[in-house]
Amino acid sequence: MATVLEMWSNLGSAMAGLMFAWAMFKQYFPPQLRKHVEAYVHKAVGYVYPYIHIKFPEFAGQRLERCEAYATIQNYLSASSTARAKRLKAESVKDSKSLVLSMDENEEVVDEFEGVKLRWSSHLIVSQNSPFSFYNSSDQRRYYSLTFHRSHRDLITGSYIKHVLEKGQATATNNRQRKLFTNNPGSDWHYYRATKWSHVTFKHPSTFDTLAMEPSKKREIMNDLLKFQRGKEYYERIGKAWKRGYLLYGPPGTGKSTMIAAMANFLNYDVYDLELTTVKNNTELRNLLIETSEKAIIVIEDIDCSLDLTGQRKTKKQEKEDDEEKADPVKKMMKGEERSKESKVTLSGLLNFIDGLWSACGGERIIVFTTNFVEKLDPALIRRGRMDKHIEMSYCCFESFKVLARNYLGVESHPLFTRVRQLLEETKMSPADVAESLMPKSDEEDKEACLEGLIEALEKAKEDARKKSEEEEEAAAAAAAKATAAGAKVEKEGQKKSSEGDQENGGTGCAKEVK
Ligand SMILES: Nc1ncnc2c1ncn2[C@@H]1O[C@H](COP(=O)(O)OP(=O)(O)OP(=O)(O)O)[C@@H](O)[C@H]1O
Ligand SMILES: [Mg+2]
Repeated sequence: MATVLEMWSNLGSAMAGLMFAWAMFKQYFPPQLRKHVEAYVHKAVGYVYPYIHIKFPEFAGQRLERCEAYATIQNYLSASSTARAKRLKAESVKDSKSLVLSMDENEEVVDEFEGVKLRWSSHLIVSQNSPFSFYNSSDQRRYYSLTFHRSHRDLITGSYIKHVLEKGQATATNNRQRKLFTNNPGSDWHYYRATKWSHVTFKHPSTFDTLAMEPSKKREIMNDLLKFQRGKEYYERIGKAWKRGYLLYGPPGTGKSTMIAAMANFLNYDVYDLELTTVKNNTELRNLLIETSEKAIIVIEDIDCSLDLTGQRKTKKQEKEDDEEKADPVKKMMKGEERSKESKVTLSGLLNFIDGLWSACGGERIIVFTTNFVEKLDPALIRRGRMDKHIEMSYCCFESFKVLARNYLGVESHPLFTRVRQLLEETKMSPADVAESLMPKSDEEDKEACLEGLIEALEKAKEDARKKSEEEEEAAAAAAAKATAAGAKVEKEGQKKSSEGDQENGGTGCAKEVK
């Protein structure tokens, strides 16, 4: 015991001596000379000390932005730390459903790569803030340090670091809780800490498995998405920004929004739901784009309703309103205020958003437009290259029905399927309506009752469609008859007028002649 205490006290005095010598050196040596001495000391240590250290700080740059490498290394180390480090810290991920463990400050773990051993350690430096700081808090800086023998320099700085970053990114993707973002109105950005996007956790359960659609079409879309996701090198080689546009069009309730959720779940991407009507102008639109992350699906729903992208001409109503405003200054002021809130995003601004220079920053982005009226859209907006893939979401076919029956009733086949198939071929019903019929209305309602309910709904839809088309035919026939009658009347009046005119003209002619 006495010897241990003695050793401690000797070590303590040696440390104190060294610190004193260092303080003396700093105080009495002129800075120029000190620099030289320090450089020589480092060189001398380099000869006898064969290890190399690489530091990975948590924050760097003038604005102290969080370094991506630090977070990636943290993810990479979480696996080996869990097994080997003695002190760990836990962070919750995936909506608090699971925990990620990483090594605590001043801990160390040993890693091995191609037979080479290396050491990772985590550090924390705490420094007091400047006395002029508004907040009386201390400044904490974390960093990881990697230590290895200098004989492995090439292996570590080359393949090992690449391996760490790749593995770390893969772990991050798996642990990531995906988010659904929506844009805040431009005026809110001025508030303290206001951001352009606000988000909630993305939890939509839709997958390609539960999406009712023709299987071949579904497979084609999935393959297209996979090709895009794995296409980093391909896009680089052909010199194209790593992004892809999808246009989903079709009647209401055919699964356009459901498809977007399935895409996000399939690719593990965040979703940015862009409300174009609250974007003030093209600059704001570009700023929103810059703030989106990689691995994102940017969605503009009902693009035909979002903006007047078809042209700038005024309607008769607008012209009348303009005249009224000119006459009434109060009305003019109120209208002016209203208009200042309206979006001034133009078609060219939107085109720039999709494939201008700024759209290439980030990469790995999918842009999706949805519409019920594809024919209303400006062709420039949806040409291939901008909207690379056009997907029509159509009324429920038998294949789609089978998916819905499996989802909602857990039924793969049933004798009533034959009747459903026949009716689906004869009438149009959206998957949303089919799904609604397949949902049990009470606890007692069984699968058969649900299928019978669907058949009833399909028969009613067929009957309604037949009546509607009959009414339309009758209306068309009535309109045609009216038009014929009106034409005959006009012709008759025309003939009458021309005969009267002939008589009159004859008289005048005579009179002229008399003149
Ligand atoms: N193809 C589909 N597969 C599975 N469920 C679907 C499908 N289409 C519609 N549904 C069901 O109907 C509901 C409405 O569908 P969704 O919102 O995706 O339609 P939409 O095409 O986006 O309609 P809108 O044009 O009105 O926006 C969904 O919540 C989903 O339950
Ligand atoms: Mg929708």
